[in-house]
Amino acid sequence: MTTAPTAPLTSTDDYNAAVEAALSANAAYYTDGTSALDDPSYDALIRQLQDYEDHHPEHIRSDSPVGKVGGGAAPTGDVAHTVPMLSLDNVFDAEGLTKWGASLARRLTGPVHGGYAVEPKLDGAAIAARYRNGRLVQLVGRGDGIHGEDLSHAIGSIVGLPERLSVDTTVEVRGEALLTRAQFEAANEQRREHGSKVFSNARNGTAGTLRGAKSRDYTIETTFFAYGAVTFDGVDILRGETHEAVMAQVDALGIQTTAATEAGLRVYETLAEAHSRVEEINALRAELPFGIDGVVIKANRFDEQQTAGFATRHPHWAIAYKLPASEAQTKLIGVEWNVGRTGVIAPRAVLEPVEVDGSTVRYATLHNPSFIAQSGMMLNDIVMVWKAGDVIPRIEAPVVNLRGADATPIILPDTCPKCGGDIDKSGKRWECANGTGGGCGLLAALTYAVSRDQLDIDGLGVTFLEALVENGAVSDVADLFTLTREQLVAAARSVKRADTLLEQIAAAKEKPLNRVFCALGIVRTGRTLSREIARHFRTMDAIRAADVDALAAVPKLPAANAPKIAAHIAAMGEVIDKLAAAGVNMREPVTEDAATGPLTGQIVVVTGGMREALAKFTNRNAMRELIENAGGTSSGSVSKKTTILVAGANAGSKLAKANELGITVLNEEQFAERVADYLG
Ligand SMILES: NC(=O)c1ccc[n+]([C@@H]2O[C@H](COP(=O)([O-])OP(=O)(O)OC[C@H]3O[C@@H](n4cnc5c(N)ncnc54)[C@H](O)[C@@H]3O)[C@@H](O)[C@H]2O)c1
Ligand SMILES: [Zn+2]
Repeated sequence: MTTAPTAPLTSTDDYNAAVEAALSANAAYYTDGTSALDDPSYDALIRQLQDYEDHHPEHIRSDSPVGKVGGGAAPTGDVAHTVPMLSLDNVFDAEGLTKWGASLARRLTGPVHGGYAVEPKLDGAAIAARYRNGRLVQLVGRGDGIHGEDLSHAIGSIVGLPERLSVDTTVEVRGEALLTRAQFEAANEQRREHGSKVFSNARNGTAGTLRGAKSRDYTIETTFFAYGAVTFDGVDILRGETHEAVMAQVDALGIQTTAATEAGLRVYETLAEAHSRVEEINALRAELPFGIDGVVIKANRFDEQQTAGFATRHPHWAIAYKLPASEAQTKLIGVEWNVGRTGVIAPRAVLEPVEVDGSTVRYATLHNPSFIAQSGMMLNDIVMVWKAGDVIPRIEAPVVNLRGADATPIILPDTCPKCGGDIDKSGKRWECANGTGGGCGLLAALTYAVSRDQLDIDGLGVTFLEALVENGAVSDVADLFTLTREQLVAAARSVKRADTLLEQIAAAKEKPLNRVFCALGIVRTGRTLSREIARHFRTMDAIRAADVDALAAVPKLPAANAPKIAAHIAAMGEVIDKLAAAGVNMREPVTEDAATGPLTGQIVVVTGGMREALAKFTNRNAMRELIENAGGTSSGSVSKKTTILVAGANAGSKLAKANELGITVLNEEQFAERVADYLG
C-alpha cells in the first residue's frame, strides 16, 4: 500500500530516494492535491528525513523539504507577505505537548503568565485577506511563507470573509479557507455536472477551488475562519495585548472567527487544562460541519509570543496537536451489492483494510449506481477513505494519477443480486422489482416489522423468523398474527417462549395505525412518514382510498415519491386485508389533539440518557412519539426555535447550547410531570 517505509534511512541513496518521494508528494499535495501518500505516511517520511539529517548534516540537500514552509514545494506567487506566514510544529500526544510546554517555559525563563489560547486546527488552505479602508482588496496564499500566490479572484465566493467591513479600516486578517462538508458535497455535485474531476477530499478541494476560481464559469463557495491579524500598509488598528483580544476585534469587524463554531477559541491558565480542551474538541470533531486535523495551542499574550520567537518554519509560541487522521488512502478491491429491507440494491465498496481514526476500515458506502458512474471510479483504484460526521466511512473519488494497469470497470448488476429478479432502475436508487411484500428482502422486512419501533415483538429474532420463513409458516407480515401455538412451540422448541410470543403478538394487534403501517415496509417511508400518514388519514381504509394527490398532501411527504408509495400500498392490499382479518388495529387513536396537548406549540429537543420517570423512553423514537402525542414537535438539534430541552444523564453540548440561548431546560422528573397523562 502507499505507506512510507518506517525503518531508519541508512545510506545516502536511501536518503536521496526519500527526499525525491517527499518532494513529489509535496508537489502533488499543494497543487492538484492527489499525493501518492496519505498524511500519516508523509509525516513518517519527514520524520525519517529529519532523523537522517540530524545524524548526517553533511549530506543535507538544499531542496530537502525538512524545515520548510509547505515543504518548499507549495506554489509560490509573487506577492510579498507583510510578515512571514509560517507553518506550525506538531505534537501527537500528551508527552509531546508537555515537552513543548517545557521548551516554551525555557524560552520565557519561567511559566506562561497570559494563559494558552486553544483553537481548532482547520483543515483547508491558509490565506491572508487584505482590507484597505474597509474593502477587501487582495487575497494571498501562504506559498513558501515569504511570498504567496495572488488569489484575489476568489473574492466574493468565500463565506465569512465580507467584501466590506463594518468599519472603514485597514488590516490584514489571516485564517483558513475550507470547504465545509456541505460545501464539499455541493462542489463535487457541481463538478460532476460540469464534467470536471471531483475532489477526493475537502482539504485538497479547497486549494483547487481557490486557485481555479479564475478559470471557472461557475462559482464554488468556500468558508473562512480567521485565526490571526497583522497590520497592513503600516496602519496599526489592532488593540489588546492578547491573541484573544485581537480575535474579538476581528470578529467585531464582521469577519468570521472560530468563535462561530462549537470548537471556538478558549483560553486556559494551565497546559493541563488546554490538553483537556484538546480532548473535548476531539470529541466534538464528528459533529463539526467541517474537517479539522488537530488543535492549535498558542501562548495568548503577545509579549510572551515575542519573547518565545520563531524558528524558520514555525513559531515557538504555538503548537499543533495533531488528531488521528480522519482519512487514509487505500485500494478499492471490490464492490458488493446488498439488498435492503425495502428491496433497495445498494453498492458497497470493499477496501484493502486501512486504519482511519483508530479503527480498521474495510467497507465504505458508494451510495447508488449513478454515484459510481459519475465518480469515474474503477476497481483497483486508489481511493481516499474518510469518516464524516456519520459512522459509515465514505469514499468520494479515485486518485486518478495513481491508477494502475490493473484498473477495470465496475460492473453494475443486470438482475437483483439476491433473487435474480428484475431491477427497477427508474430512480436514483435501484430497487429489486421483486423486493417488497414477499420475495426478496422478506426476512429483512419481517425483522424491521417486528422491531421495537414498529410491532415490538422482541421475542422474534432473526434466526427465529428465518425458521418460520423456511418452514413456510410465514410469507408476509400478516402471517405472524395467525401463527398457532403449535407452530410457535415447534419453532421455539420451548412452550414457555411460545407463550411469551403469543402474548407479544396479541399486544402487537393493539398497536396504533402508524406502527402497523410502518411495519408494512412501504417504499420511501420510515418511522416519521408513517406517523405523518397515519395522523393525516386516521384509518387504514382512508390511506388505501388516497390517490397520489391525496398522499402528496401529507406533511413531510415529498410529492415526487407519492406515486411509488401509492403503488406500493395498492400492491400490499392482500397483506393489509389479512392483517385486518387477523384483528390487527387499523386506526390511529385520536389522542389529545395537537391543538390542546400540554406541549402544544412547543419545540422539544431531548439529550442525554433518560432515567427515573422516563426510564422506559430510553429509545429516541419513543421520546419523539411521547412528545408528538402530547402535542409538541420533536427536533434533533438545539436552535433559537427550540423551546424546551429535556436533559438526561451526561447531557453535553446540547445542554450547553440551550443554556447559552436561554432555553427552558427540564430534567426527566420535570418533563414527566408535564406530560404525566401521556406516559401510559
Ligand atoms: N500527503 C502528502 O503528500 C502531504 C504532503 C505535504 C504535506 N502534507 C501534510 O500537510 C501537513 C504539513 O503541512 P504544513 O506545513 O502546511 O502545516 P499544517 O498545514 O499542518 O499546519 C500549519 C497550518 O495550519 C493552519 N491552521 C489551521 N488552523 C489554525 C489555527 N487555529 N491557527 C494557526 N494556524 C492554523 C494554517 O493554515 C497553517 O498554515 C502535514 O499534516 C502533512 O501530513 C501531506
Ligand atoms: Zn430481488
